[in-house]
Amino acid sequence: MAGTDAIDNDAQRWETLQGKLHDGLLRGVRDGMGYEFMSPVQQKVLTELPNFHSDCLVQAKTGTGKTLAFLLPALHSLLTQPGLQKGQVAILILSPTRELALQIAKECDSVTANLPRKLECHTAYGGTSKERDLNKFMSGDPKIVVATPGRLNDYLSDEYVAGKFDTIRTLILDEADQMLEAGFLVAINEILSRLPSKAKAQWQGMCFSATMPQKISGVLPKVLKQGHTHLSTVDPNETPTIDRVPQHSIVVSSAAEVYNTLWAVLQTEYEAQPDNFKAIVFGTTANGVALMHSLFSTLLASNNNIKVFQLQSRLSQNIRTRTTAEFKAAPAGVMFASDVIGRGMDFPNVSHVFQVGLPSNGDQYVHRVGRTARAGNEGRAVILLTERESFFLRVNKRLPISPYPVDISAKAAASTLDVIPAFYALDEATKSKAYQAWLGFHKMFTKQLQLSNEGLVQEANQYASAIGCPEPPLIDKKIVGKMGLKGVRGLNVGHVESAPGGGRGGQSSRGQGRQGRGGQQPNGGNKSNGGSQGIHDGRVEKNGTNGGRGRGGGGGGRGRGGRRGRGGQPSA
Ligand SMILES: Nc1ncnc2c1ncn2[C@@H]1O[C@H](COP(=O)(O)OP(=O)(O)OP(=O)(O)O)[C@@H](O)[C@H]1O
Repeated sequence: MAGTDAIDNDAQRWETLQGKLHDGLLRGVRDGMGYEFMSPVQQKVLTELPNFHSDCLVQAKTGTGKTLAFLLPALHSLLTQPGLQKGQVAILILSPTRELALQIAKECDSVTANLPRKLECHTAYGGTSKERDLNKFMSGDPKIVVATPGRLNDYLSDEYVAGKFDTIRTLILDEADQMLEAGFLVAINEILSRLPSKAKAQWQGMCFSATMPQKISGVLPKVLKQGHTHLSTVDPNETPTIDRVPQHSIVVSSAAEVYNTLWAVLQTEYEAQPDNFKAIVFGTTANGVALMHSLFSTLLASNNNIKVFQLQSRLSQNIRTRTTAEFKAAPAGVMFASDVIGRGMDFPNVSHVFQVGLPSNGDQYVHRVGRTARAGNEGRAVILLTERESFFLRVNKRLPISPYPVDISAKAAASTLDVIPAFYALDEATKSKAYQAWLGFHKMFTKQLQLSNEGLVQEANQYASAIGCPEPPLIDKKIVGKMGLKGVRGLNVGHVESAPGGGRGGQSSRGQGRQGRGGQQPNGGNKSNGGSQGIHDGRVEKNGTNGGRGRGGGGGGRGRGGRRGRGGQPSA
């Protein structure tokens, strides 16, 4: 790490742990991974933890090496206290997303690569064949399991499989604050009830995150024993964003101004740093991300230097995994993404993070910004909000966000000349799903946005018009009901059927007219199970083998895995 945040003047070399940390692991870090110094969080954990088997709650900024900080003590204990039977798991690591689970497992494989005997690390997450994964798990000898909660519960629901966790020694919650929040709580409680109890089995509990609310869920005592060690490299009075990331906001008058302004700011930032421009643009819903991806694939098509990517939960797991690997390796490019990569993901050399629309809360904002300026690198961040959404900035005054330093309004106005025709060229299905997702998502924030249901629909219809829909797209009346928008004027309500065979694509667009206006539904291609994908996309990786679809219902409710901001308030 080159930067100051990760390595400071007091940084210790890994050699100083000789005799304390298992030799094979030290070789793995130094020779295998090529790291010279410990990062502050690694140093703190490895030198201040009473012993490597102690329970701990650890907070450190994003991108400062927490993964190794939890892997090393747990692996050290495993290697120095042998005696586990074949097939028995020693270390269980829980991660909120599939991509992060895979990344942690890779880091584990790297650090154990220099050991004389291979340590098997198994990943268990949804979206892949459960049968194949279970066969692999049962026939191998995985000592480490990295899992998302839903798939792990699938495993543990079989008593025979659960028996493999009988002598577990360490349980790690990465992104612990999120794992102990409402969206994951049921799954985590279920897991804890299926593992040997902490009191009896005395396994070690470790909780890591960049953000830690004052009060974490009551489940914590089931994971960490009383008197556990609390380590932090974050000053309690500062925000846990990386200091060297300039963070700016742009507030536009309405949803109609968002995409042309985004295009203007992307160009502005690219022009300022055309070499190795590697950006992530976060959107609020999976379908909204798909729309941005389609739009900017067109707009950026003429620029061969900029490859365009997308990651969101409606893509198949194969595509998600492949895209993750490609974007990790890419020297430059623009990734449109939902919160499936909002936390923990380490894409090397991301130069910019853009956030379009509301993050679920201030902490999620921090984690998203943390995708840049990792491992000591530089980075920039911009959040783009509408006037109504700008309450986020007022509510989260502690965040070091200042207005964008350049007036880009003229450039944004000029950008409409590119954006409008590009939207007209996009297929109706993509726009229609994005519209529905927009509506479902913003419905959850009507109070903060100071909108009545009528006002919300009016804004949504302006959005539809801005993305090139000649009329508001048709929405299935069941979804309208789930969103709590039954009878609201201005919606184009109809009956949308699934394709034969249960697919999502086909539908019989028998529009039943605009609510209160009696207009005809204009376009085909709506999908039946739309909705807003829960609240934000990708927060909870339930067990699904379905790539995470359909969690949010119509978007009017909270979705099984979704959450509002803490205490039921978004972004508060
Ligand atoms: N001691 C080290 N020296 C150099 N690079 C390191 C060191 N430790 C970790 N790294 C690298 O720093 C990057 C960030 O590490 P990691 O992903 O563990 O961060 P994190 O703190 O878990 O981030 P987040 O809060 O986003 O989850 C990775 O690319 C990792 O390989």
